[in-house]
Amino acid sequence: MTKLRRVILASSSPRRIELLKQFGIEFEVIPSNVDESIDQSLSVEENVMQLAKKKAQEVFNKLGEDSKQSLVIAADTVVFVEGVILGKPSNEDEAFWMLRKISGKWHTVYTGVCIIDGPSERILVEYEKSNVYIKQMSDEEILSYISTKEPFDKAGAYAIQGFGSLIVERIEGCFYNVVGLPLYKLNIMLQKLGYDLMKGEL
Ligand SMILES: Cc1cn([C@H]2C[C@H](O)[C@@H](COP(=O)(O)OP(=O)(O)OP(=O)(O)O)O2)c(=O)[nH]c1=O
Repeated sequence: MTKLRRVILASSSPRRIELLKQFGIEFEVIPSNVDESIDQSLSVEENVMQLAKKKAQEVFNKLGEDSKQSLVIAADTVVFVEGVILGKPSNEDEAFWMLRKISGKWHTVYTGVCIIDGPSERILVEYEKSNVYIKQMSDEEILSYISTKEPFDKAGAYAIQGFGSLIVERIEGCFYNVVGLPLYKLNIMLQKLGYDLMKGEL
């Protein structure tokens, strides 16, 4: 197999960076700059896969000659509840509305993952989904969660890994998918391309 010269995580998300760091591989972080607006006319799966692909492609295209020996990983996470796709809230009112919407029920978190492998010129795009049950919250509880400032850069206005752990009652499926990078699925995709995080092969 051609040795990769560069492994790139096309993400500005500190969570994704931390999750990938655990495996001791060397990688660079180059955030993409794509328009992340959600297309409510497409399915959730299509939305997250399309956005992950756009992010990966934008960064891959910037690599020039290096791209032939590089691998780019990108992801996009949204929350889906009662037929509505929730991205990141842009202000406090929106965060309040989103938290009220997900309070006292199950919702589904979708993450699209795209890997572009320069040596084989293959592009893999898949998604993972997990179900999360948020406790019934009073308006006062919602406001006190918003005052932690945690909701703002998170899809659905919460972070399962932070103060949000205090409002998540149950989860079904991959925890890391909810945080923003489904590690099990990511390695399955890498294995299809001949790599393996378990063996440090990347
Ligand atoms: C639901 C949930 C989301 N999130 C985060 C993961 C993502 O960073 C964010 C969803 O936004 P994304 O658009 O997927 O990612 P991003 O804009 O933060 O970073 P980039 O596009 O550069 O990769 O929400 C959590 O950290 N915890 C959670 O429990």
